[in-house]
Amino acid sequence: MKIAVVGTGYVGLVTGTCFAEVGIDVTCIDIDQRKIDNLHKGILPIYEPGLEEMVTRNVAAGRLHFSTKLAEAIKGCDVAFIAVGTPPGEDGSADLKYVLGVAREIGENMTSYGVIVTKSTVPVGTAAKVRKEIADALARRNETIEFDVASNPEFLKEGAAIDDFLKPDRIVVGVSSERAEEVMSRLYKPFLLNGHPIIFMDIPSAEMTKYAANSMLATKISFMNDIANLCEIMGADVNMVRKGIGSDARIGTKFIYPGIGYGGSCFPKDVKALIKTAEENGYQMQVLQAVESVNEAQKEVLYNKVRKHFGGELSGKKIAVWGLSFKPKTDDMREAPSLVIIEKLLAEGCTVSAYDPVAMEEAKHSLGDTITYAKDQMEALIDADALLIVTEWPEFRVPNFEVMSRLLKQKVIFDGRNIYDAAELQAAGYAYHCIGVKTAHHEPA
Ligand SMILES: NC(=O)C1=CN([C@@H]2O[C@H](COP(=O)(O)OP(=O)(O)OC[C@H]3O[C@@H](n4cnc5c(N)ncnc54)[C@H](O)[C@@H]3O)[C@@H](O)[C@H]2O)C=CC1
Ligand SMILES: O=C(O)[C@H]1O[C@H](OP(=O)(O)OP(=O)(O)OC[C@H]2O[C@@H](n3ccc(=O)[nH]c3=O)[C@H](O)[C@@H]2O)[C@H](O)[C@@H](O)[C@@H]1O
Repeated sequence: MKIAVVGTGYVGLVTGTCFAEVGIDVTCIDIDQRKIDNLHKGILPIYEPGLEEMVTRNVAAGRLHFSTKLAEAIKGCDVAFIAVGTPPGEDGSADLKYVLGVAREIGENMTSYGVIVTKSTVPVGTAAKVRKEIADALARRNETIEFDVASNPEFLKEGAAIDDFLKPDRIVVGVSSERAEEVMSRLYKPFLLNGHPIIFMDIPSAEMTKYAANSMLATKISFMNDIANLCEIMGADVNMVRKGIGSDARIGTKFIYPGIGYGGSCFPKDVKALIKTAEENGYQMQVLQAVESVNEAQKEVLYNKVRKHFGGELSGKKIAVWGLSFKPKTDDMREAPSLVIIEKLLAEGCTVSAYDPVAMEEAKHSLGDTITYAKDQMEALIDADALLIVTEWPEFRVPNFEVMSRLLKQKVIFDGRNIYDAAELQAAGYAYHCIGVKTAHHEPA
């Protein structure tokens, strides 16, 4: 089989590389010439554990190609994935201009039957718009080439993208013809052989499945943050409550970790987009509206703790920040809670010294020279009045608190991801604050 993947970002590059890994001939296409030039030099546009080796291996095997020329690459393809961005528009709805632009370009250049698949997260009804773009382009060419469209939403998580793609809980494929189902079954056969189920359904249901999945996950997070905030008021320990409810198989242990709110390029945009889709069709997604407002407020919880601890007077304080990316094992800074927290600290006259194992360069696009970028996590602590844990990178989990106490000006830690043991830190003489556990706020000396 020969496929094209249009859009070489987190999803497109992982999708193309993983299909090449299972023996498919893949061309990944992007309009960003710099990205493609770098890929030809083995330089990846994103950080994703294990991806660089997999790209190198499959380019060397002659199965994985990169190009900016969609017109050429699409010729003779059995399947073309559209994996370009669907950023939120002004009103929160998904902006489909990139998706529909690619559909049009495919229609203008395809030469034989193929299945055009939306891999991007798109609102219900988008495949019909893709179909129209292609049909109109073929009509303009006076061509009668047959084609099908399909919806194959992606569920990979950044930082675990390869594993999630190659060992999915399920593969969801929306089709509207047996021919398309046959092609997609053939494409995903290697995954089926490894016992990963494909669920075929109608196209609108596949499009909706993606939004419902992300919205359910975001709901779990905001619910747990709501519970954490109440635990703090009531003197309960949310870390114990998490274990207490997660042990119920109906709830499960995943995605019920309280923190400083969810970020990333998708939960925020997809929750907004689903709310908007509903509104446009006369329905109010009341639960999701609450999920969104809880999440916005949660990004201020850690900052409020810092402010309270220092008696409302932050001007001149030096704050160390460990973690900038929106989650560990990625360099992605899109909607990272660190950006909200740092902005508020700077506005109060603090100075910030930050360290992130991977996202420092990416963070500079948003933060510029407004903060100091430490060369390692310990350097960030020098003379700091407090340390904030914002992203729970593995490197931060078992530091040497003794060494840290000699670098910090004050032994104060605000743990935004509840990765430390309160008793251990308090025994070591630290003022320790985390999410969802009532802690004493020392009156400032
Ligand atoms: N990032 C993630 O973890 C996941 C993202 N998704 C969805 O996948 C889609 C893509 O997301 P990302 O990969 O994160 O986006 P991205 O922004 O990382 O990559 C999009 C790529 O498409 C390219 N592009 C834009 N217009 C193009 C065109 N006309 N022709 C060729 N290339 C073009 C851009 O240059 C960019 O490299 C979105 O709809 C997103 O919601 C779905 C699951 C996971
Ligand atoms: O559509 C997408 O882009 C993807 O969005 C998420 O994946 P991702 O955003 O990469 O990362 P997650 O691991 O889901 O974390 C999202 C946010 O939730 C936060 N989170 C996660 C889990 C948790 O228990 N608590 C919590 O606050 C993380 O810190 C992060 O800010 C989904 O998990 C993927 O299934 C989906 O494909």
